[in-house]
Amino acid sequence: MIALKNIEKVYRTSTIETLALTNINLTVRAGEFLSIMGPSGCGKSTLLNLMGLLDAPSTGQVEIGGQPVTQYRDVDLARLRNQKIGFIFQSFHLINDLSVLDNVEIPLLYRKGDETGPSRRELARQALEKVGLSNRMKHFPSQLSGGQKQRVAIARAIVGQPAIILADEPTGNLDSAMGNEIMSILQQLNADGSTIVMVTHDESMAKRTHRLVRLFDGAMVGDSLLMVNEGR
Ligand SMILES: Nc1ncnc2c1ncn2[C@@H]1O[C@H](COP(=O)(O)OP(=O)(O)OP(=O)(O)O)[C@@H](O)[C@H]1O
Repeated sequence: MIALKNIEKVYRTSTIETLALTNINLTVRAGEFLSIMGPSGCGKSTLLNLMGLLDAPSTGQVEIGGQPVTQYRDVDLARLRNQKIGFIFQSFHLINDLSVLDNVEIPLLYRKGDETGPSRRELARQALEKVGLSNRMKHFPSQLSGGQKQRVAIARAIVGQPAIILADEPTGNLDSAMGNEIMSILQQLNADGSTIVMVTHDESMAKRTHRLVRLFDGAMVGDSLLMVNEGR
């Protein structure tokens, strides 16, 4: 589904070079729920950004669905990203001036309309139902709790039915009860067929995924399959 081959990522400014990732070879298979852990600055977000086609490697190749994409033009990368990938961030990234329903519709605005399928509004409603927020559609983000905001962000990530969900510390800003709720939703999405890659600092969240990749100083230092503790 996503393959990273011989990846190296160097950030260069006029004065400093930072080797953020080195010698990364990692294949995420369809249907997997993979977590990435490691100390601050070890390259976790960089790795997720490369998988999400938000950034390009300095050397090596990124493949999505067997297709090498590193040489794609920006416009083609943007289309592929919109069709295949949903993003969830630690700080939600909702637009405060838009209602919950409007926020969830955003990824669909970049797609050509499918005249025969359900309307954008209907798809957004369905996504909000999946995360249990049907009763908050007219609210604005400032009127929601942190856990509810993250559920809106998840609805926005899944509204276009992407094959892959990338989540960067999705429970990082939440207390443990809300974090557990978000984790249960992600587990359910995975059980329904989504491939998920999640960066986390929390071992108890990582234990609820299928596979744990550990990074240290930009290198992969562990890759293990886990016995899943459903935690539901
Ligand atoms: N845009 C950038 N320009 C220069 N250096 C960067 C840039 N982004 C990240 N880095 C550096 O690359 C390394 C990896 O950063 P990254 O954000 O991927 O780490 P992380 O593991 O996600 O950290 P954290 O857990 O603190 O979020 C760090 O040393 C960081 O300082």
